[in-house]
Amino acid sequence: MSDTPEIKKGLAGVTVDHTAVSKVNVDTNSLLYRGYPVQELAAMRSFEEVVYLLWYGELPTAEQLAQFQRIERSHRTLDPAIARVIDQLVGTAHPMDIVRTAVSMLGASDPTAWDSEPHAILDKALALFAQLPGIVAYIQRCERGLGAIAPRDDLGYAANFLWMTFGEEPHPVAREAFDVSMTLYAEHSFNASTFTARVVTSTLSDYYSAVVAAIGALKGPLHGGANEAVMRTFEEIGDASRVTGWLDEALGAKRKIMGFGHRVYKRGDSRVPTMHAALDTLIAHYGRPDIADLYDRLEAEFVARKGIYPNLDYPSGPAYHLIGFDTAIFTPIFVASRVAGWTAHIQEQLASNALIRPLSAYNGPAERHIEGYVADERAIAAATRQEELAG
Ligand SMILES: CC(=O)SCCNC(=O)CCNC(=O)[C@H](O)C(C)(C)COP(=O)(O)OP(=O)(O)OC[C@H]1O[C@@H](n2cnc3c(N)ncnc32)[C@H](O)[C@@H]1OP(=O)(O)O
Ligand SMILES: O=C([O-])CC(=O)C(=O)O
Repeated sequence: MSDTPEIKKGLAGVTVDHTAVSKVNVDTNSLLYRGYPVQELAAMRSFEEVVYLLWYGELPTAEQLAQFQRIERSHRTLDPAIARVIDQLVGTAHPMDIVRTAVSMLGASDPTAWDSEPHAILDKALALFAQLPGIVAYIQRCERGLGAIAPRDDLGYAANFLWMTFGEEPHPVAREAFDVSMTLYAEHSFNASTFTARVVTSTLSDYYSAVVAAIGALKGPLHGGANEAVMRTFEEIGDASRVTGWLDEALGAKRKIMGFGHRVYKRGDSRVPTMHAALDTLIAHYGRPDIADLYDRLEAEFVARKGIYPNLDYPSGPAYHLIGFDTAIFTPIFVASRVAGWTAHIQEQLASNALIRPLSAYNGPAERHIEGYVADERAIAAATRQEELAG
């Protein structure tokens, strides 16, 4: 029998801890946030209420929500120092790198960044949550050569996000679809970016460092970066009539088709029907049946060929496109939502911390030595002392 430990590549199938934040149930194809089905939350509650639920464990009362919104709205204004950094980076850096830098800068300029008391984490999280729409909106506006738009404290989170981006009050169809997408993106158990945030937190590093690291993990096209990649695929294909030829070529070249597949769900992502319905309202509103045709054709052909189903990024990409965002802004929008889940997991990790440090099985060269090396007496004595201490 081999004494090599069993390797679980990519930690696939490994359960590393408990969580009370959300439950991904593959058998019933459901997703619960603190016990509530995400579809019900998307239909019945605003994104702010969902964030409150994730952070405090219960949906807010009217009074608690009013207080939460009051604080959120008081933090919405874009910090001029952050605006200057964005000005410098737009045009050369990807928007995800700019958001990551902005969050890092917020952390570096918070004199209490190290405070990890539960109330301090929540204060920082609420301020960051409130500032991210202004950061993302300003990046989008700079990309188009436009100036910043001041936030409106008479608008809810989703409406204000769109207001700061486009400078006009959103149509209810756009606002609703956007709000639903933010709820669906908010949390998904131990996905790669959330796990990254938990790893950083487990070292007792600070809140911002955990979020910055999580942004780095989210950026990759196998994770959050897929919503941008989906739109690039749609642009590349161009028209539903070209799907078959495009797929022949892409699969022939062993390319991954972005927006399809999932580490956990193997028979479809629990969030896709809700986001697909939201996309349909946008398609009807903006009169873009061509997008519906392309969406349906690519999905049908890819599922028929590979038996791999769409994930949440598949409907979200074209939805953000229809709302009017540039493709490179899609993953920063995901950041603005997922900061909710990251924060809940950072809190949970801190409340019951254990340093996250798995093992590896070495498969490099056997032990070898540098010619001429002679251990000095102090090193030998120190090694002997250590052995004695270890018994
Ligand atoms: C919000 C989110 O983060 S959702 C995920 C977003 N990511 C994407 O949409 C990127 C595209 N999808 C993928 O790359 C994968 O499905 C992942 C990374 C999401 C999950 O992958 P894993 O569980 O690790 O499965 P893995 O990548 O090993 O795929 C298993 C098999 O299915 C194939 N496969 C999986 N997804 C795809 C895809 N989208 N296109 C083509 N083939 C795929 C793989 O090539 C592999 O085939 P093989 O066994 O012949 O080598
Ligand atoms: O759970 C995952 O691995 C990826 C995902 O869908 C998410 O983070 O929303």
